[in-house]
Amino acid sequence: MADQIIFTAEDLTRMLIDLPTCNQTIGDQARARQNSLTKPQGSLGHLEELAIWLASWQGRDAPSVADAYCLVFAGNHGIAAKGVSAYPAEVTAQMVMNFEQGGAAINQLCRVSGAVLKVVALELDRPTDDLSQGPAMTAEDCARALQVGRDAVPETADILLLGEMGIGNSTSAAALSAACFGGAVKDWTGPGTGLDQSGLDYKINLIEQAMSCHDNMLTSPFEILRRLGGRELAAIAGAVICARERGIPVILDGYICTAAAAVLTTGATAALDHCQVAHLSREPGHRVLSEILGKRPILDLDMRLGEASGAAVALMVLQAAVAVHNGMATFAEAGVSEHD
Ligand SMILES: O=C(O)c1ccc[n+]([C@@H]2O[C@H](COP(=O)([O-])O)[C@@H](O)[C@H]2O)c1
Ligand SMILES: Cc1cc2nc[nH]c2cc1C
Repeated sequence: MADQIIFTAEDLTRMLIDLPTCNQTIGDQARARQNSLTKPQGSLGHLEELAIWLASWQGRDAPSVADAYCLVFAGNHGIAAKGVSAYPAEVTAQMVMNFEQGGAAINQLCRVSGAVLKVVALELDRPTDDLSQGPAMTAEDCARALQVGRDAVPETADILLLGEMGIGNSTSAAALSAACFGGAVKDWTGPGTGLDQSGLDYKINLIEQAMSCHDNMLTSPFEILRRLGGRELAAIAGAVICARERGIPVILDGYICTAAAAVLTTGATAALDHCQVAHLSREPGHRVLSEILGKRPILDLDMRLGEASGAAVALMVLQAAVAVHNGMATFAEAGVSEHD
């Protein structure tokens, strides 16, 4: 039922300790197949790991990414009114229109990678509250956004690409990362869409205010998302969990998308095992975040756009990984001698 709120803080915590795991037997078989293909062992590097990861999470000997679904969640942030972004808040809704009209980078990248694009705007005319002064969302708002994220996940897909659009949300991403993993706010904060040094100093100061304001109250994944996140970020978290339940592997886009998903690891360390990080964003906090999560980003292209753009480019690398895994001949089939 669409209007039934199923996410209390306790529900989310419980859901996270009950997540399905991958099929280890199929993973082992996929690794054995990689070692039997006509190439020096390990010579396809990270492509081999990606194919094995896909096989084990899809539970299929021959993994596929043919049915790729891309979800971009959009939300507006009260703190944007304080000037934490190089762009005005109205750009969020304007870019959603641009997505709908086919004029954005993600439209071209989904077209070329073959992913189906779905854009979900979450109450853009009702920005969240300013997280430096109090909780960004009420419990009901946060629960509804998590549910929107869950509802947006297709029943079936080979792979789910996740991304976001929200002016000011690199501020939330820094706050979420600091809340989850500690460390200095300045190490999690970057220029986002293009702040200069004084803008960056101001943004750091506001996030430090937020951390003092919410100190001692960031007691669960739900509370972290509710106090410091935003609707599109909670929706990403909801979609990540739903994809896990449906056996759909996930590609997380850049810093903001990874930070939203990372909140789930505070409830269960293995919560993102079915996810890959698409690319290493230029936003400086993303390197540390990826390292903490034990994720090797698929690409490193100095991108910092968001809107799932890196995820769509990474999908093309997964297509390459799948093609070699499924299509190559083994040493035995091709009559090629193995190493002594
Ligand atoms: O994905 C990233 O790593 C990334 C890094 C910097 C900026 N962005 C995008 O830019 C917006 C957030 O930046 P800002 O400066 O408005 O906080 C939001 O719409 C994101 O999609 C995205
Ligand atoms: C123009 C623009 C496009 C974006 N796409 C994702 N985040 C964005 C931020 C801006 C400012």
